[in-house]
Amino acid sequence: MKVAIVGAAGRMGGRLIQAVQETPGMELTGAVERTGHPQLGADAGLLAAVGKLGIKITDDLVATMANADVLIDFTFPEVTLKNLEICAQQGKMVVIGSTGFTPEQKQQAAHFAETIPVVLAPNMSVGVNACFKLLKEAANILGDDFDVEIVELHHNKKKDSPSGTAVRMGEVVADTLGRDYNQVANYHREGMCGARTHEEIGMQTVRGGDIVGEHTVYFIGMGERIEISHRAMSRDMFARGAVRACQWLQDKDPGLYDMQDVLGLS
Ligand SMILES: NC(=O)C1=CN([C@@H]2O[C@H](COP(=O)(O)OP(=O)(O)OC[C@H]3O[C@@H](n4cnc5c(N)ncnc54)[C@H](OP(=O)(O)O)[C@@H]3O)[C@@H](O)[C@H]2O)C=CC1
Ligand SMILES: O=C(O)C1=N[C@H](C(=O)O)C[C@H](O)C1
Repeated sequence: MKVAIVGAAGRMGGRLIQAVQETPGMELTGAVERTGHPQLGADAGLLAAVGKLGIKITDDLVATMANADVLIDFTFPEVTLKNLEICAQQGKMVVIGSTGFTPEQKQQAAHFAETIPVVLAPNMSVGVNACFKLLKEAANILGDDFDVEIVELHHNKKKDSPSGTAVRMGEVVADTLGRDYNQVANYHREGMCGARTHEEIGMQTVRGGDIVGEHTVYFIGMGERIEISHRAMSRDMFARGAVRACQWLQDKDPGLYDMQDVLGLS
């Protein structure tokens, strides 16, 4: 399977190049960055510290996809949507890790996925996807008697807040409890803002240093508290998850899929 990676010089880019190289049956055929990026022309393998691969970083996605079966995109929603359009025109599969999509942008992604198979997931790790299932179970058992608060921690370069994973965790709990996440999410408490409402789901964001990604959902009752936590210790399992999603997509019909589908958890 021929794989191209966009955002190749980014934090996830190097991990993705390595994961593709390590996977039997997968071949890196293209590595793309933005126009003007200082690493254009550099060898993708050297950039990812896996040894020279003879694949130069380019800003030409159209030409790159002519020699690829699937694109892995860990960039930003605006960039991803433009890339999706190119892949839809060429009939290529796409695995998207970018986060921070607005509801309108998600709709646009779904539109492009009408003609090509696409996996779009805020977190590609097996552990976080298992947490989504555990959260559903916990919310089902605990019902409305426990207050729900979510705290996420990430590195100081992360651009979107809260993380896509934290938002998905909030959506899973809200859906299970029959609430509308967009109505009950509370991102901000300051001053005399009053006591928390029973329905709200508090979302707190911490940014600093090199934290890869940590998420905790608190179910807080009277006299007891349950915490469901996930800590990422490296970015490698996100990359391995993305490669697994590429393999899974191979025989799929056009449509917008999630990592829960890839892992058989949906
Ligand atoms: N789903 C998952 O499992 C995970 C998702 N993520 C998400 O992936 C995304 C990327 O994260 P991360 O790797 O840390 O971010 P980085 O900023 O390190 O990487 C993004 C890369 O994309 C490049 N880029 C920007 N614009 C373009 C363009 N038009 N064409 C091609 N490349 C472009 C950036 O270049 P430049 O820096 O010069 O702008 C940068 O090299 C984020 O949305 C993050 O939340 C991250 C980890 C796991
Ligand atoms: O930007 C990151 O680094 C990460 N982003 C994803 C998110 O927003 O959920 C996943 C992971 O936590 C790392």
